[in-house]
Amino acid sequence: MPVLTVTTQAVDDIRPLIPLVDPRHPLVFIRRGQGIAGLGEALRLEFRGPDRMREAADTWRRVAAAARVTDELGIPGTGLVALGAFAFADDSTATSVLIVPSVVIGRRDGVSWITRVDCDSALPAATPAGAEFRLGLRPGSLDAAGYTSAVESALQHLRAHELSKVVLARDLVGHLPDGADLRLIVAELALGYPDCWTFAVDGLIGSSPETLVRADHGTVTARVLAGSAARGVDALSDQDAAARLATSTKDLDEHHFALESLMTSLRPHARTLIASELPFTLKLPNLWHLASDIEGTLTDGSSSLDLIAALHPTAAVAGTPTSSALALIAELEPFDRGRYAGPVGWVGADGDGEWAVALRSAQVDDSGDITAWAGAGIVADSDPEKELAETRMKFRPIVEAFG
Ligand SMILES: C=C(O[C@H]1C=CC=C(C(=O)O)[C@@H]1O)C(=O)O
Repeated sequence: MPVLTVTTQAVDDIRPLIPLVDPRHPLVFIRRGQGIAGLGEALRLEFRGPDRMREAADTWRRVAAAARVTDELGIPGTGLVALGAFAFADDSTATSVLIVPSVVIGRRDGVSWITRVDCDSALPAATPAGAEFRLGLRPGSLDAAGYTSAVESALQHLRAHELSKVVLARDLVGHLPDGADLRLIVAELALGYPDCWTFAVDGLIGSSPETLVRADHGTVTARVLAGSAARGVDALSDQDAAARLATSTKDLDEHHFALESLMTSLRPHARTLIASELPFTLKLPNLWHLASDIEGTLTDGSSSLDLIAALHPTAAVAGTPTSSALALIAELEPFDRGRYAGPVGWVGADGDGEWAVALRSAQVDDSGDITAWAGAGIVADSDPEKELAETRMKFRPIVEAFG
């Protein structure tokens, strides 16, 4: 086991964080200007297969126990941290990673800090942004017509009561120009979607509105999203869209499945789990969502990595029941989801951490190949054309950031 020497020190207010990171391999997890950004890799742990998250949880406990940490702040994100991204499927070819950056810079509640791991680097300086670039993303292995026909096939299974919900995604592809500065994409997402988690971990870049789980000193929280509607074109039609979403049986059903799956998986680890009685409408620049916030007290000392292992995949990204939904996804989606819809976030030495569901995201490979994904929850009374339109809205953050 490596013995990492980790030192956190407070520094003068640093903002923004994004210009400080590597242009081609940005490491970022931020929301509303707060969070962590990293440079370099002091340690990289890779995992694969059905036990990838449990193995990560066990390995991380050992890494953290061996580390020599000096942390004068002791707030979420200081001390030893790893940023991570996990594959969606057990049989994915995508590796799941935990990366301990050599240098972490962070900002939370007006406090800024630098953490150095096995090094004594100076505070990183902002480097000038690269040239603007624009690229179009085109259909990948499932185009619009393929998607609606996959939804039609799913409807046959749903109407035969083989399952209650399945989340089907489609893909877009493109190629990054040589020398492109990915911080431009990250900054655009962070500015456009300030209330979402903007992340960049090992080439997985996106802005997710969904908190899979957050563990902080014994308190566990989550935000479940499922059920979506287009924003209106003016104030009145926008309010109308939100009101229709909040009363749509189809969307409330879709949401109910997602909330229940999360509560059922969390119950063995927490007590006094509280969710609002009815979902609320969450306004994003590109759409409305039905959302529920959940809070409870951890009872079994689970780390945030143990919790993502217990919770993934929720019905917001797979369906209900989980095993039938995963089988149907494997049958109808002609691609590997990679890390799309998997957990992305960070974990600290004590196991606390914040993990989002990697939605509204794209994977940029070292070759420059880009794949983006977006999906929609399908229930028995879904309309294939409307689900296709929903995936278009969900692609908007990524398509507009690259385009
Ligand atoms: C699967 C996605 O969104 C999920 C999260 C929120 C709302 C959803 C929906 O209304 O279908 C999806 O369950 C995606 O963005 O690719």
